Amino acid sequence: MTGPQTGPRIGVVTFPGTLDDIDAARAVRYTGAEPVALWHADADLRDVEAVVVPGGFSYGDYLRAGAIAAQAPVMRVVVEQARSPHRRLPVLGICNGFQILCEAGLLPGALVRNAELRFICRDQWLRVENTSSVWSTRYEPGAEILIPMKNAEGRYVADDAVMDELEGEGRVLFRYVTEGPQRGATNPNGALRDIAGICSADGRIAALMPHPEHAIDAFTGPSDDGMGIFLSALDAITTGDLAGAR
Ligand SMILES: NC(=O)CC[C@H](N)C(=O)O
Repeated sequence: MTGPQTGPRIGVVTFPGTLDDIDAARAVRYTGAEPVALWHADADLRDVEAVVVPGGFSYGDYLRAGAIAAQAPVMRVVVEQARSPHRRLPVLGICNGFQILCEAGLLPGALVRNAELRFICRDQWLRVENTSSVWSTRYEPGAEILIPMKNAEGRYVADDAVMDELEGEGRVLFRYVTEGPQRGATNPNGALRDIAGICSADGRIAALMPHPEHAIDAFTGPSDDGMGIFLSALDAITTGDLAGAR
């Protein structure tokens, strides 16, 4: 008899104040991969093949959301391995994770206070704009997906040069759907060009403000639309195509 079959190991980082690590780990497990718990003080990623930086209020959002977490020992290693041309670690940031990846310099721009200066919690429609990143190949181009969002600092901003680069290189992954009859079809927070998620030039490092890990089955979430993100990465890891189809 052979031993238990386990899929690729995918790290899920927990900082003091993280909330969504359990759900992110569950989403990873649903794909057939093995979630590996990484603690903020770890200086070793334990041979994981991708890392998810989940949502929450790391270090109480003191200073700015994500600013302190970006300096944590585990992030130093994540940044190093994400930038290494040999290691080419895929990384996904979700909400506070998006804030952390921007603060760490892995993705450009910043997340600032929502235009109405309120915490917003609701189900949100997104349009999938790029289906060739490591984290989005499972979607049809232009697909509209329903994902929960909950944040106070979700408004994506960047200077004009960065915006032009993101648009020119097709690095806008998800946009808020701003028209249509569905509830949640508006730009919730004033994000520039309705941007909800972006990726690196090679599509390996990605982040979004809404929470795909809360939309992995229609029983506990508004949809199972979030699974495509985790399944896309599993495909890329399994086939070794970590530059996506770009
Ligand atoms: N859900 C989250 O990850 C929240 C992120 C951050 N604490 C904010 O409010 O903007």
